[in-house]
Amino acid sequence: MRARKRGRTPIEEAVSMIVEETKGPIETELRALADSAGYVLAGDVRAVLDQPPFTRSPLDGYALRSSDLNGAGREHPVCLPVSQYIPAGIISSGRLPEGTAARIMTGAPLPEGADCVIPQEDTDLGEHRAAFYAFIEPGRNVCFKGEDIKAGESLVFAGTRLDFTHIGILAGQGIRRVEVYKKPRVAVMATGDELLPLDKEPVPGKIYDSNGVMICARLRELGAEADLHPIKGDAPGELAAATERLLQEYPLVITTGGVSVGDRDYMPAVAEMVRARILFHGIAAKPGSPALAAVRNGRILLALSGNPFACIATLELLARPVLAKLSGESVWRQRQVRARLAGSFGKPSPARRFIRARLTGGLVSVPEKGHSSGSLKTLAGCNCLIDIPGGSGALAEGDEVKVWLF
Ligand SMILES: Nc1nc2c(c(=O)[nH]1)N[C@H]1C(S)=C(S)[C@@H](COP(=O)(O)OP(=O)(O)OC[C@H]3O[C@@H](n4cnc5c(N)ncnc54)[C@H](O)[C@@H]3O)O[C@H]1N2
Ligand code: MOO
Repeated sequence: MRARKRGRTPIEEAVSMIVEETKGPIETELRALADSAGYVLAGDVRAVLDQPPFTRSPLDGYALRSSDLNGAGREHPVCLPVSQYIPAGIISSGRLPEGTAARIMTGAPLPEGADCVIPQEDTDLGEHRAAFYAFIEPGRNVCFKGEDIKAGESLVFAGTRLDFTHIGILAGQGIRRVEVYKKPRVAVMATGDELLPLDKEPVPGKIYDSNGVMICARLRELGAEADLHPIKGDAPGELAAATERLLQEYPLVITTGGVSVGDRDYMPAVAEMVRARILFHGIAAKPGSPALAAVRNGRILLALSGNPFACIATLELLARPVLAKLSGESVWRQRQVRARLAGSFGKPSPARRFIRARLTGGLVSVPEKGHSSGSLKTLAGCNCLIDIPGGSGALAEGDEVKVWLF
């Protein structure tokens, strides 16, 4: 158990503090494979079948013995009787008689005795007797049983977040259901007297709660079951009661707003009122520097700053690793890459700073303006944050930067 960190905590340290306090998932469920994208596999899955399950033709053509094609060419075709017709889905009736060919379709099982397939383009397409205009070596144009997957081999490991690739592989095995971890439930609560829910008409001096809705959308994209709770005003008793309730029900509670130094920023006091142990209050980066994390009975309270860009940036930086652990993802690493700046960024960064950007083909471009942490418009189309080290001057076109992908 780590002691509360005083002062501003570097992001990496903050992340490892919260992740260390986060409990992995226990509850699993059996889900239909077709409906399991985005869930994390709870146990290793091994192949139950060879794939392909039989040796088959990858072409429409004729299956035969290569030795029967000796000397075949455009000028000297070899002619053979066609002894079988094998469409896809049908096992040939018997061994291919010596000196004959089987008409075969793509995906059909090779008849026993055949060792290659000649594409129909190199034949006269004869029905009872066919002429072959090329020589084909043994093994050519044959997909061998088990060449892709061998029964018994490990296919997908526990802790993998399933996507369409895994689902395709497992469907090829006839696996109908998979054991996955239940999605982690996350409570989201926006705080602030100025906030309006979307179902209210505009009111002078008030703004709509974009943070709550945006964070829930992102959490769902990241595989969580996110519940948006009613907005709470800046009243410590009410905030504490709501936070207390949420911490009883959810492994992760994310609030936005009221976490800085203002008279009415009550979240630090609320964390204490609900007897949560504060891990850190303040991160050594902008935006979102007032962020606070606390833990109570293994449940995490993450109080993010109210400025919309600050809250979404810190959700990526701080909450994503927590979510990965809650989900049971065994290998999770923030996807960080290096890239060259496509334009410039004029502001110096005395402290570490994260800015919105778009990475395409190794080049990362930054909106010309609209970087304030209260502004969201230019976030549209961005797919990453640029991580600018503290003490940096302005950035110039071509500079190499570190990028954290969304
Ligand atoms: N004297 C100082 N003032 C401030 C400091 C400081 O160090 N000294 N830090 C600034 C920084 S940095 C930030 S970030 C903000 C963060 O303050 P809070 O996290 O307490 O957030 P609020 O004050 O509640 O809100 C900030 C801003 O965002 C708007 N907001 C809040 N919630 C939402 C929402 N759900 N949807 C949309 N917009 C929201 C709110 O109206 C404010 O405009 O503090 C600085 N001040
Ligand atoms: O965290 Mo504030 O958004 O740094 O300006």
